[in-house]
Amino acid sequence: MVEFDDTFRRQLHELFVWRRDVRRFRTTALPDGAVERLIETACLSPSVGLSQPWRFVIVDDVERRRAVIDDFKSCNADALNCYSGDRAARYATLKLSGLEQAPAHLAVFADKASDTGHGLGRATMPETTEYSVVAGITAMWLAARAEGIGLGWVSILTPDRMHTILDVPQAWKFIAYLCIGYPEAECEQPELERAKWEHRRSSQEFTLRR
Ligand SMILES: Cc1cc2c(cc1C)N(C[C@H](O)[C@H](O)[C@H](O)COP(=O)(O)O)c1[nH]c(=O)[nH]c(=O)c1N2
Repeated sequence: MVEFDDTFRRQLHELFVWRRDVRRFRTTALPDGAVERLIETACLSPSVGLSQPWRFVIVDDVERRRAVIDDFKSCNADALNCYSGDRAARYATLKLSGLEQAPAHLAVFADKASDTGHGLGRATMPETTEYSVVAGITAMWLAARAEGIGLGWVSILTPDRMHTILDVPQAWKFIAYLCIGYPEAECEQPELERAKWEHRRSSQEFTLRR
């Protein structure tokens, strides 16, 4: 039986506080096996019915990376067009991906066709497959930060394009495209807060009692 002491709990809290969505990466390569180790950690996460629906694609190929970057640029331009006035001007200044600099790219999918777990917990809520994959990504996000590695989630992408670019089965639902590498800087505040796009609110604002 493993026990965790107060020092560990304090450090774990610091890990939560200092985990960031990273868009500004150093181009320094990660050590061999670093991404595979993060994937191993993700695979320790809870999943509905122990279905382990996460599917990972390490994207090394330069042409495929370029195609992802092109899709991001196109989606980001479309997103900008959805805003007007000051909000549009502010959106235009945001850096919303580290795709060009990050030394590692990892796409994450949920396998909707897998029978692993025998459907337990999914009959009334099939979306728990996707929730399980997100649980894995969160674990990976924290594990990366504990090693001084930054992770940035890019969702300004077209899911169908990701299927085509990465040539994966249609039953895999696109969940996330992750940029992974050493961050340019560590920060206690979310980048979107520093850019005055949005601010972190107190947990009481999200909590009801019934
Ligand atoms: C599902 C999902 C999807 C995205 C994100 C997150 C999540 C959970 N985030 C990161 C997001 O902006 C960030 O988590 C918040 O701004 C809070 O900042 P910290 O993660 O605390 O640094 C994100 N960031 C970004 O720059 N481009 C993106 O496309 C996305 N997409």
